Amino acid sequence: MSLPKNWPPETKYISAPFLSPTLSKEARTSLLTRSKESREIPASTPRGPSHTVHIKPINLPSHPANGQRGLFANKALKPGEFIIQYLGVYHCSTADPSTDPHAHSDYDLSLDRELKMGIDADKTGNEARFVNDYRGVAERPNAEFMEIWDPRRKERGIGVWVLGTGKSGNNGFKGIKKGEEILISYGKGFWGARSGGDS
Ligand SMILES: C[S@@+](CC[C@H](N)C(=O)[O-])C[C@H]1O[C@@H](n2cnc3c(N)ncnc32)[C@H](O)[C@@H]1O
Repeated sequence: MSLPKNWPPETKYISAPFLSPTLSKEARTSLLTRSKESREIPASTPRGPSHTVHIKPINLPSHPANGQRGLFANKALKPGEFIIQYLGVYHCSTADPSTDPHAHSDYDLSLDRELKMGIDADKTGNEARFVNDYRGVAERPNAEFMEIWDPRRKERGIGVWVLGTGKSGNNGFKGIKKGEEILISYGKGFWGARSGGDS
């Protein structure tokens, strides 16, 4: 399969979720059951490298992720539009974090807290793993993670969506411009866990 431009050679690129043997029976069953809050992604969404976004190295000293990569829009994107599915290893966390390979990942998103099920794109994923947090880059995020329903696989997942109008003080938000960086809010929990505090 072809790889997206600027994809890091040490990371495995996938075009469909990878289901880990650590998924419990309950988690596997739950994956096949659409949740009420989910948004369905278009069945025509192409598999493989995205036409909507591209990965770009960040060479900007003022950017807090300078020297890393980020995700940028290939075209203007409307408020509420689907951008890309977040692919990675679908896994369940183990009770003991010292034996959990996903416990310290910076690319692990929670899919179901009750079932301790997450999607970790640390070593295996797609372009969505390069979405940076808005803090220190812009005044507010322009995108968000939302649960998705994939009608082709009949499976739950997480997608990156353009923020809707009027969300998070984004009144008058007109969407993401071509070339603009896709930025979400990782949440206070992400940064709190990394600073040793809770903010
Ligand atoms: C999911 S990755 C995002 C992609 C990452 N920039 C890369 O090239 O692999 C999360 C990591 O990106 C960096 N990062 C993202 N947004 C940031 C921000 N606003 N300020 C500082 N670091 C950020 C942090 O190192 C964080 O642990």
